[in-house]
Amino acid sequence: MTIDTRSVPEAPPEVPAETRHRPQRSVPRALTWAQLRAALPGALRKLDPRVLYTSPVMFVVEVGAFVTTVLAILEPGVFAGWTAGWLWATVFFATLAESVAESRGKAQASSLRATQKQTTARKVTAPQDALASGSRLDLLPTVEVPSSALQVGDVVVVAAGEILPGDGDVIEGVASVDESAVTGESAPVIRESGGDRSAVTGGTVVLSDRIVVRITAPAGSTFVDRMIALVEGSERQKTPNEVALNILLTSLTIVFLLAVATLQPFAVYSGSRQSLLVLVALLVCLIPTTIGALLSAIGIAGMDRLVQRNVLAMSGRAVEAAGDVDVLLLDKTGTITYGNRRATEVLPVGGVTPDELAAAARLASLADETPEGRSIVDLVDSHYPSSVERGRSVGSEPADPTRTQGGAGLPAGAELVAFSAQTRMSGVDLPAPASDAADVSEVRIRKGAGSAVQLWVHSTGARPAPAQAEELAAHVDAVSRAGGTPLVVAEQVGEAPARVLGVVRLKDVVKEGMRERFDELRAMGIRSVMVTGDNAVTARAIAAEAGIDDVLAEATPEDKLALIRREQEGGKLVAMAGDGTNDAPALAQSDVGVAMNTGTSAAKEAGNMVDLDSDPTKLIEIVEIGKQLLITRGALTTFSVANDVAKYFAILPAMFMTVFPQLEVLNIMRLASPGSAILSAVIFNALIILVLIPLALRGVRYRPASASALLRRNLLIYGLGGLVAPFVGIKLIDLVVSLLPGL
Ligand SMILES: Nc1ncnc2c1ncn2[C@@H]1O[C@H](COP(=O)(O)OP(=O)(O)OP(=O)(O)O)[C@@H](O)[C@H]1O
Ligand SMILES: [K+]
Ligand SMILES: [Mg+2]
Repeated sequence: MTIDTRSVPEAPPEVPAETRHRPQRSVPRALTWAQLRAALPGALRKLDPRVLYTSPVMFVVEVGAFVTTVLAILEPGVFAGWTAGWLWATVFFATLAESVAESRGKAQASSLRATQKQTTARKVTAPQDALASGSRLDLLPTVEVPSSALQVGDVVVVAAGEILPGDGDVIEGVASVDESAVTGESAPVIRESGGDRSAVTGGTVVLSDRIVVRITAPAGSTFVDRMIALVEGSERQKTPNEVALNILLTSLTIVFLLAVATLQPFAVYSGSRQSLLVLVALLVCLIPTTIGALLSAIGIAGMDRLVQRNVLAMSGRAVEAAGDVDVLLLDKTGTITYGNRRATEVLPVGGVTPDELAAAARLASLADETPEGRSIVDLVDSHYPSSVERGRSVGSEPADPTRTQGGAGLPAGAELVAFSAQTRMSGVDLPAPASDAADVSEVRIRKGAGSAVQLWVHSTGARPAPAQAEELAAHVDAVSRAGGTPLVVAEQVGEAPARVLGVVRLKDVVKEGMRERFDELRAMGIRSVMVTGDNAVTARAIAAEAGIDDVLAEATPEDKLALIRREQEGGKLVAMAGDGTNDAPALAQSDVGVAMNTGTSAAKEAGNMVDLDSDPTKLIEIVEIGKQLLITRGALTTFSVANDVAKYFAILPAMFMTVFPQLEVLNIMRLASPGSAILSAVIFNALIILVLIPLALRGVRYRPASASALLRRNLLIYGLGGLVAPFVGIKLIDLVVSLLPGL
């Protein structure tokens, strides 16, 4: 049985899915009562000091709340009771913020868990020999095992209607797969061996055909497992910026702690000894509680916003780096184009007939498991049937039926020269047929990038006539100018110099809407560069069509890596979008490495983000979210510190008014009494956290603008706002609090 590649729906069925900016997953944006209620248990659990100590500012508040509670019990009173209560409220609002931020991911996690059903896998019992000899795997005996028992390296067969039992790479066959459980996108995608679309995800469903998959992730640490951990926030680690900010906040807390501690001797000396209760209240009002309470929620919400856009960020550091990206590198095939390059035409040179060229191209592709190779066989079989006969006559023995699917039709002893990104060439070495005739000898056929094949031809001693070289150049140029990939086909018989037979045109289509999106990136100050293994003319044609700034053509994986290192040494932050195994080193080296979900597992492992929509321009959203994260954190820090400064003026006059009546001039707010003033400041300090939770979750609005303009705007809003807000807020609260009997 052979796998009929043509039964797969004509490509590209996933076309619109990859660039369509579909409505985001339905999680309510505004804070609802239901969400608050759902977050309540988590918020209470987080009050545990063993959990809370990671946020030093809030830990100090909790200690303060505890101390004031003891004081209120020892010496009950309205002021003591209310202060203790509001200090607990301060801590609680902080844990609530974090819990609400986390609860948004929990809904997603539970829908993902639903895909993790225990399934039965059909495991190939002894794949080693078949793997070594390249023969068919799907004909080997299998045993049924539970999916949880699968190990890395196991080989399983999955047919239409079955659920993929784990993460892996397709090593044989091609199938359409429904990945909606993971990506939320209902259009099926093609998964096939050999190319850059070989990765499959456990829990997704095979819709047509039959594939053989090699398992790449142990049960329990699959892509979906990692996705769940990610959206739940359980794997979240503090990012470098967060750590730095936490150190700053901790230092400020220590400074204020010392300031409040040294206040008492002065107070005693001036005859106005302060109660411990008042000192604690003063301390809490002075330390940066607002940002301390919201810091973690801001980070979680940023990650969550990415998930809403179908991007999985494996590291928070990458999200922050995205906010400052200068250069975006993209590979061409599968990233800017749909990636199912199909052979559409053969263009012979030097008197070679189309049938001759087609036959050679077919022979060179029979064992080529890449999509390009398969598409050549398809083209020749359907459009040049007479050449297939000619191809057969080369061999003297019938083909070995157990050979790999593509290898059927090749004579015994034929040796495959597999495609690699380094050589940019593939082909076949055919043995001399067993015959007495003296003129039969072995035949070598090569196909690949023009420069690579021409080098090979040259190495056999061939010196093509200028007229023929020109004819070839004209074909290569014509295909390239149209944005196609020209594959040059050449043949060597015996030890004679090789000769070029012609060109096969591979066509690929640029994904929709690229141009507008790259324009947008430019407006954000990000330069886009296409790095491709394809020739310069094709690269430029595609770059022009997609609206990309720059190209690096004929690039090997090493060249891609070197380009990134060069940019980084120049102080640039580099983002890379790619899908292939040959992109993996570059994805790993870049500061932000976005792997297409359609790509290989190697690419997904190497990057620090995966875009489930396989849309390279998703970087626009990623950058916006990164910038928004940094801006939100900055804005709320500014607000928090400005706020605390303003509280001095509410509390200090109240503390010392009795001994220094001159301080009355500072009491510009005309607060009712010292007790009411201090309590109002404490209440304001707690309420402001609650008020700012929605902003922390939603993020400060980001519009493309220069960094200095953004800074000016934010200083004005959050700096000045932070100074003014306490005066208004504390005064209003004081009006209510002063009505309390017994204060
Ligand atoms: N199966 C194949 N046989 C022979 N040559 C191939 C085959 N596939 C691709 N090539 C040639 O090798 C070149 C490099 O292909 P490769 O897929 O490595 O490119 P790349 O670096 O991933 O860049 P991109 O994905 O942007 O095309 C192609 O441009 C093509 O000329
Ligand atoms: K404070
Ligand atoms: Mg590629």
